[in-house]
Amino acid sequence: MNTRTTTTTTRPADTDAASGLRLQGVTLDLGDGDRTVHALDDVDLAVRVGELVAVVGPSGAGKSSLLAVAGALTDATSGTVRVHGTNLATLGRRRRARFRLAEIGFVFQSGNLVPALTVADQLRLTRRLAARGAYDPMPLLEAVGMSHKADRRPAELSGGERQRVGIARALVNDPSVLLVDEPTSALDRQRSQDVVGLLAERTHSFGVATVMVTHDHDVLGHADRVVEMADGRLRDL
Ligand SMILES: Nc1ncnc2c1ncn2[C@@H]1O[C@H](COP(=O)(O)OP(=O)(O)OP(=O)(O)O)[C@@H](O)[C@H]1O
Repeated sequence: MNTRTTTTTTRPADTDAASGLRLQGVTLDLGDGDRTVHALDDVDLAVRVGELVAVVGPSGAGKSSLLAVAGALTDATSGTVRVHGTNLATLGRRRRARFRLAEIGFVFQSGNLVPALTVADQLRLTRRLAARGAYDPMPLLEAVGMSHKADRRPAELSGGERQRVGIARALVNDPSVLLVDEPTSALDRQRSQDVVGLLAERTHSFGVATVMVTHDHDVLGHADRVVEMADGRLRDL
């Protein structure tokens, strides 16, 4: 389905080394002095356009740090992070904020919706904030099975429905990269499968490079690849 209202760039097909998300030799030190924590330790990760990579690992392993660095929320201490070929370290503060809005979609644990806004307005607001072409909210809501509740507010939705709206909202600006933090933490088993299945399907059909942090091993079958973080280091499973 093509729901775009304007054409911006054509996404390179799949294996182009410059497309998607690439972390090379990334370290992140947090705290200071004696209490410095190596939250990320020489992390390499390449996520292709149309690929869903799941990240598992124990509490404190560095999974949130990975999302923060990949999403241009936190500067890496060393190494490079490239989104669609752009080295995040070369962007100033304002350009970085614009870049984040245009190129990176975030999905948080509970959907993180604005309580006062209807479902459709959640998407419209995000779309309006980005100064570039984006998807129409209604076909996108249809794509996640939520168009029939477009005029509802978050309090009127189930946890799974909120997550589906959160996914649609994260996609509305046609991001290159989707960063997803524990999408199933508030969901039962069936809804978890539905939500992550949807995430995988949208990742493939919209050509997004998706990183999903999860503790939920039941949903790993939807991922194209699973990596594990331990003590700030990443390894393939
Ligand atoms: N602001 C901070 N200052 C110092 N250390 C921090 C800070 N934020 C996180 N850390 C530490 O960095 C390490 C990585 O934390 P991070 O939140 O990335 O782990 P996580 O794998 O996401 O954990 P969880 O699964 O519990 O959310 C941990 O040792 C944590 O205590």
